[in-house]
Parts: sequence; structure tokens; C-alpha cells
Amino acid sequence: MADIPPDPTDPVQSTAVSATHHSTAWSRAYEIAAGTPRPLPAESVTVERAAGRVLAAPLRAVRSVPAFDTAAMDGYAVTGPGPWTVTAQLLAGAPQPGPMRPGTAIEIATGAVVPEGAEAILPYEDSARDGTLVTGVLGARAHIRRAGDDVRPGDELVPAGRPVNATVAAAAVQAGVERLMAHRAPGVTLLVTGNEVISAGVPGPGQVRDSFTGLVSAIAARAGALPPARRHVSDVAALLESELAAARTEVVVVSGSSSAGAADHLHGVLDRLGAAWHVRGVACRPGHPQALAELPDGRWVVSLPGNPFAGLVAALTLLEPLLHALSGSPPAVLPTVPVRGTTRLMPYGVRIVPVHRGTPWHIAGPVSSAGLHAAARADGLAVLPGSWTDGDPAQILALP
Ligand SMILES: Nc1nc2c(c(=O)[nH]1)N[C@H]1C(S)=C(S)[C@@H](COP(=O)(O)OP(=O)(O)OC[C@H]3O[C@@H](n4cnc5c(N)ncnc54)[C@H](O)[C@@H]3O)O[C@H]1N2
Ligand code: MOO
Repeated sequence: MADIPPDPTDPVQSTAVSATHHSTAWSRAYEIAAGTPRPLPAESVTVERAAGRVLAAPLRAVRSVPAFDTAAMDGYAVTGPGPWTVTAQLLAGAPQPGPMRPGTAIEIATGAVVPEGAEAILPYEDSARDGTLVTGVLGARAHIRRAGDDVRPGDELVPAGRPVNATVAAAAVQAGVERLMAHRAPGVTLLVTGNEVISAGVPGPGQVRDSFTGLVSAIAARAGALPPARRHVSDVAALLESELAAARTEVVVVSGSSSAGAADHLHGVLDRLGAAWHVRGVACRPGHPQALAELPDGRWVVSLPGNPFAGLVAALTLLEPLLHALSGSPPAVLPTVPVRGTTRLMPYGVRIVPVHRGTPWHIAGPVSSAGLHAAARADGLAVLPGSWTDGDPAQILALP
């Protein structure tokens, strides 16, 4: 049996049940984060500086590839019937000799400009040379790459919406592109709340090491955002409010302070600042108290619950699709695979569990919303709806 019946004594399950009127379905929350923000404006950047950004316009070739008729083999450029008299040697990058006359050959290197009048390249392995005389039989292929065979000026190399990875950058440079139009990369500020949270050293009594900086940085990097600026904020409402006001990035991520405790000030502060709530609680476990709000000046605030596994789930549910959208990427389609195993399902929402890759994928075992060890050993997180049964397909979130 895949299903374990809901546990009415589980405080989070009962919270989630009572919150069904307020919280957003997980798939809807993901859609809102992916679909609400507009991409940041485009700007012209050098190919080198565009790495990791998303193309705002199709990338078009400026020059032909190859740019000139190019020898595709080491051997002899020949013209007319053989045998041929070798008149010169031509290496790649060397200046062009004059036009070839019938019955002559030029010893040529792969990548050299094919001399005017050459009909084919006779590869060394198909030829015999005696002094200045070369003999051989030409095959069906001329072994000449003609200018523009691969790409011509104006051809679309890569459509808009694709990230500029190293391969795109290399293709751009090959086709003579120096600058391209890319969306600006979103800036991120991470406000780590909690008096008990420390960023280095051995925790003292009641203290914990910060789990979020590395996770948020990795998600920002893979979603096309700039490296986050990080600030630690003590549990004082006025401090959180001034840090939120001071953050000059398009996105502010707040870890902790998402819930109802005496030290959890985020919701009150956002209400005071006049934020619009796009998502305020998600029908999932863990990660129920996560939220997405928009400040009156257009900055986005993502609230990650302080329990580290819950915060990771929230970062994959709201932060990553938000950053993708701002950086101009089309919405990601999450892979769906059959998943085996047992877990306690959520009757009114989804359960998100670490899973191991395999045929089929399988649930990694019990997890709390605080511990990261099961996720650390896993190959992804599976999103299991309340109706899921053992072996049904589930969407997979990629771990950072
Ligand atoms: N009365 C209620 N209490 C709680 C509810 C609820 O609905 N009603 N929800 C629970 C759930 S679910 C979660 S998740 C947490 C969310 O808590 P907060 O976001 O307010 O975070 P904190 O209270 O500050 O911390 C919770 C927990 O996480 C640890 N933490 C915080 N930040 C970090 C960090 N950067 N690195 C590592 N660990 C961190 C913190 O020490 C606490 O242990 O609320 C439940 N309570
Ligand atoms: O469900 Mo909370 O989001 O336990 O950690």
C-alpha cells in the first residue's frame, strides 16, 4: 500500500487541512511564480558577458561559417587531370597563392583557404608523391567545405528564450557575433533571519548553522540570477522592515520568519509595506508557510520557511520559477516519472519527498521538514498528490 492514512494528530497536517481555504495548491503556486513576473528588460552585451543570461532576440550569424572555402583534409589541392606537379605548400592562415593551373597541385593543410581554381583535395592517404609529382585517384568527395555551407549571414543560430551557455557563446563567436541582446539577470538579496542562526563556526547552545545561503546561491546560479547578496537579520520587526526596504535587488528572499511565532515578523512587515500577496501558504508538506509577495515598487519577496528541508522545497516551488521568469526563460516543464514506495500523503495537498533515481524511481525514506540528509542522498524531489498511489507517475524537482 502506498497510502498511509492522514494523521489528525500531526500538527502540520491539521494546519494544512484548516488552511485549504487560504493556501494555494502546489501546482498553482508553481504556475504563479513561473507565469506572473515579466522578464527583465533586454540589453546589448558582449558574448563573453552574456554567459548564463537568456537571449532576448534570436541570435543571428554575422559571418558565414565556414567564412571561406576551406580544405577539409590534409593532402593536395589539385586541378585538372593527374598526375599533378606540386607548385607550393599552403598552411592554415597562410596568404593565398595565385589561381591554380590545370595539372598542378598545392600541398595543403586542413583549415587552409582552398586556392582559386582547385577542384578537390586529394588526401595524403590516397596519394603517392615522387619528387614534385603527385599521383592518386580522386574520390566522390572533393573534401572542400564551401563558404556558408553551415551558416550564412542572417541565419538564426539560436532562438530567443535560450540561455547563453558555453556552446551558444562558441557558436556566436564562430559566426562573427560580438554582441547580443540578453535579458538582464535578476539580482537577489537573501535575508537570513533568526537570532539563533550563525553563518560560521561551531554553534553554541541553541544555535544552528545557516543552511540557506549555499542552497539559494546554487538555485540563483542555475536559474540565471546574479550571485545573491546576503544579510543576517535579527528577529526584530523594525530591522527586517528596514532591510527589506534597503534591498535594491529585483528579488528579496527571506529565510525563516514565515510562520506564526512571536519572532516571525515577515507577514506583518509585508502587510505594513503594502505588499500584494501572490501566494500566501501552499498546500504542501513540507513548506506549507512559503509565500510570494510583490512590494509596491515591483520588487519580489519570496518567503522560505526556516526548517531547512521545508525551505528547500519552497525555493524549488517559488524562487526558482520566479528567477527563471525574470531572467526571460520559458517556463520549465518538470519531468514526470513513475515513483514507487510508501509515504504519508496529504489529503488536501501534495507531499514532497526525496527520491532515488532508478527503474522505477523510489522514495528515499522518511524525512522531517528540518533534516536535509535524505535530500542530500537523493536524486530529486517527487511531488506526490493526495491521490497518488504506489507506482503512479510524479513530477520531479531537480536538487540544487
Ligand atoms: N503555531 C505554528 N507554528 C508553526 C507552524 C504553524 O503553522 N503554526 N508552521 C510550522 C512550519 S510548517 C514551519 S516550516 C516553521 C516555519 O518557521 P519559520 O519560517 O517561521 O522559521 P523559524 O521559526 O525562524 O525557524 C524554524 C526552524 O528553522 C530553523 N532555521 C531558521 N533559519 C535557518 C537557517 N538559515 N538555517 C538553518 N536552520 C534555520 C530554526 O532554527 C527553527 O528550528 O514553523 C512551524 N511552526
Ligand atoms: O511543513 Mo513545515 O513547512 O514543516 O517544515
